[in-house]
Amino acid sequence: MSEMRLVVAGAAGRMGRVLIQVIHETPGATLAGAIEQADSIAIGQDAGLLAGCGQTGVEITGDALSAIAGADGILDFTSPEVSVELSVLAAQARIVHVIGTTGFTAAQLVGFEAAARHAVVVRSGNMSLGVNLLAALVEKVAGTLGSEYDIEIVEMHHRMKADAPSGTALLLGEAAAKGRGVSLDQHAARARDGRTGPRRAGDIGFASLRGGTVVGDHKVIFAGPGERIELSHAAEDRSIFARGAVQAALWGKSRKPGLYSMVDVLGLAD
Ligand SMILES: NC(=O)C1=CN([C@@H]2O[C@H](COP(=O)(O)OP(=O)(O)OC[C@H]3O[C@@H](n4cnc5c(N)ncnc54)[C@H](OP(=O)(O)O)[C@@H]3O)[C@@H](O)[C@H]2O)C=CC1
Ligand SMILES: O=C(O)C1=N[C@H](C(=O)O)C[C@H](O)C1
Repeated sequence: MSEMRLVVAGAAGRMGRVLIQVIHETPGATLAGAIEQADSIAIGQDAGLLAGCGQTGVEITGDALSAIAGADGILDFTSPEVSVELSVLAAQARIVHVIGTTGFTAAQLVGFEAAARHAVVVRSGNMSLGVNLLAALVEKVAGTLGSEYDIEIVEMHHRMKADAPSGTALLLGEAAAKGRGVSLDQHAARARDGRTGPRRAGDIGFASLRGGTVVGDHKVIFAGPGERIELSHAAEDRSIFARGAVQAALWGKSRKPGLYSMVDVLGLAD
């Protein structure tokens, strides 16, 4: 079977460079394009040299349309606005769009449903196997414990992270809400400050810490009467996300158009 031709968007970013390395190491995948914003100093550089895996002959470009031409899929870890634009191009080209970007508004998320009528879209706030397994455990524990166990989600990331709570924290919050049979939108406590009064019964709380070079730490706490259960995940290396994203693209190549998540890719659906 022919190799899957993949384009990396945000090629000079923290995730973009790791994605290029992982594509380089993955049988069945080949780097076909690398996109950055038009005024980036990375434009014109060889994507492989920038990522530290040797010359690839693929130059980083600001022209997304030409990069996508002839490709089978795009791996997109950029910003919400850029991912929305790329979803239109990917849908027009009928190529697999793997979206790792986080921090979307509800309206932006609805837009991906329209794109998924024409192309395979795989979106997840966390592409790692470990976090998606953790989410399954959180759903189970939340469904087992009664409402006397308060659910709090704590995350810590590097100082450059642009959004909070993290996409992973929200994914874990959705899993907890699903386990409890409630809507996260109606029960999320995303920030607390000042004279808040007692905790609202049934809330799922979020706390975000930022500092240093932390790749991504998440903890889900079930605080009950006289005991606490804590489930956690620590990302030590961004390659866990990049490997998941490349796996998602390869998986998506033979699927029908639709909106999928890593739960589908990893076969974790109930
Ligand atoms: N789902 C998951 O498993 C994971 C998700 N993420 C998410 O991925 C996203 C990116 O994270 P990270 O790599 O750390 O961030 P970076 O800021 O390091 O990378 C984003 C890159 O996208 C570039 N960019 C900006 N505009 C465009 C454009 N129009 N076309 C192409 N590229 C563009 C940026 O350039 P410039 O700097 O010049 O603006 C930057 O190089 C975040 O939303 C993060 O939360 C991260 C890790 C795992
Ligand atoms: O911005 C990051 O770095 C990360 N973003 C994702 C998130 O928002 O959860 C995934 C991972 O935790 C790293």
